[in-house]
Amino acid sequence: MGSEGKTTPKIVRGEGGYVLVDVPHLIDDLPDLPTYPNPLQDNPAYSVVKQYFVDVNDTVAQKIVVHKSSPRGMLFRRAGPHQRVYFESDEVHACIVTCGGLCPGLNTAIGEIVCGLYGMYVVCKVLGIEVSGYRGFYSSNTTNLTQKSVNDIHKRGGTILCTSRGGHDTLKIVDSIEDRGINQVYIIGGDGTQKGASVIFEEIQRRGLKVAVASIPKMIDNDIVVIDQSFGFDTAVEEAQRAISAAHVEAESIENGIGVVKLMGRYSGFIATYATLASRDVDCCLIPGSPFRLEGKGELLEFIEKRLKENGHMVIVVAEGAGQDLTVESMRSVDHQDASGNKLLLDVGLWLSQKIKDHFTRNKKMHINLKYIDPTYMIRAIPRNASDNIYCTLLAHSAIHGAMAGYTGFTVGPVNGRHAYIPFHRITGVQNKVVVTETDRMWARLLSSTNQPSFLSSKDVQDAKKGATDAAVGRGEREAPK
Ligand SMILES: Nc1ncnc2c1ncn2[C@@H]1O[C@H](COP(=O)(O)OP(=O)(O)OP(=O)(O)O)[C@@H](O)[C@H]1O
Ligand SMILES: O=P(O)(O)OC[C@H]1O[C@](O)(CO)[C@@H](O)[C@@H]1O
Ligand SMILES: [Mg+2]
Repeated sequence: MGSEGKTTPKIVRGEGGYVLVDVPHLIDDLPDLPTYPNPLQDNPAYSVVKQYFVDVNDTVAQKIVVHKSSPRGMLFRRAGPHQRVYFESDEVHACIVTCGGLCPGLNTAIGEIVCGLYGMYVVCKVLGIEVSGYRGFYSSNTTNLTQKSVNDIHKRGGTILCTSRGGHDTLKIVDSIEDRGINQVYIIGGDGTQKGASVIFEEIQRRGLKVAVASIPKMIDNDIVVIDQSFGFDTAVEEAQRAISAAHVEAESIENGIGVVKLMGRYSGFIATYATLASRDVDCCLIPGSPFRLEGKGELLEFIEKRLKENGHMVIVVAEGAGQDLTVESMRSVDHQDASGNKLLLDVGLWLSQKIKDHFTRNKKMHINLKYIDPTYMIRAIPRNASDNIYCTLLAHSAIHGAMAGYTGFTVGPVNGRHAYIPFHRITGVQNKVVVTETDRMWARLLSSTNQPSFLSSKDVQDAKKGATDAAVGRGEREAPK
């Protein structure tokens, strides 16, 4: 596995607090590259739009709520088609790779890169890196992707290219890119994948190759900073509703029924938070950013007892990364990792269910009926919903326009609703989390909707505030405290 990217940030400063966090361009290292008119100007669908091309100086603001005296925040380069492109259509040899865990919408993203390259830029060489993920670069399994071969893949879950963890060997990957004559690399994957993409880009830059590296961020947990939301998240929240509904039906159909649902979210609790808010059937939601304890006054077990007495049933949603401090304590786990070096978490849902059962068996006050539902893989293996389908199309198009315009070493995504190109260093190494204190009001809405206690001690509040500050600094919304 390579190390994280170390590219020097490309910051452009101007008047009135203008700070553009720009992305690299092929001409940074290859200044004499020729340009060509964008073929879209002759495309019957696009040429009718008066202002279809973005202006080279268009930027997107990361911060849209500003105070009189606060910094204006950072800007990112606006994504979209440019008047001039740095590749001739028949020169392009693109490849697509998918890495990390599954996520609804992967196949749409693949299909739309293929169709966008063929349809908008009249490209005819697109290679799929198969079997799988990064290690697929140095195996012989590749497939030619055509509009016909990706025709209806958007209706399927998973990824037609397969995916994997681990196996990132930067030099071997870039050798393979060079040997195959690939000059546009489209990488779809999560935080680990983005780090991998960053080091691939740096090696390509070091070798002085005319190869654009564009990535599409895929985080089902939505734990990516800067961009508004990651693809597949909407679908995941929708699917999570079905599990929550089932838990609710089971719980309310039996005396003192408890439904426990575990949802994905290693470091963040976005799926759990949004699914809870959307369903309105949940009595208690537990996420990584909001610590809780089982025993003691005002703690979880006491709350469960209280809610059962009031309502006769209850539903608990727990994000997979919640309460890991407690599970580790009681399960005396060893620190296991997956092939990519991600920490393997203990099953908090199973652990919590057992703890609740033990508690009620022990104190004999109440007989409970607990049903544990773990829909985690079902949620990420399904096909994307309608809005994620359109979203993936836009992401794919933004990536293609950027690569054709010569930008490289970037990821794409909406920032306050407008698609932007974001350099890898801005999104790797820092995670987006549900902020339980301070400015983000979503968690407060959740507490008010479920009417659950916050379970936070004053130390937890302090830690959460520090976490919120660190996250805001990471997102570039605030300066680091002195
Ligand atoms: N620091 C790194 N440098 C180079 N490659 C990396 C790095 N971290 C991870 N990778 C590679 O990126 C690929 C995907 O990483 P990982 O398995 O962590 O999934 P991910 O992209 O984070 O997706 P998700 O978290 O959504 O499952 C793997 O092939 C892994 O080897
Ligand atoms: O079992 P796998 O494929 O390693 O993936 C599990 C992990 O992938 C994710 O879905 C995405 O990071 C996590 O929520 C989960 O812990
Ligand atoms: Mg990851």
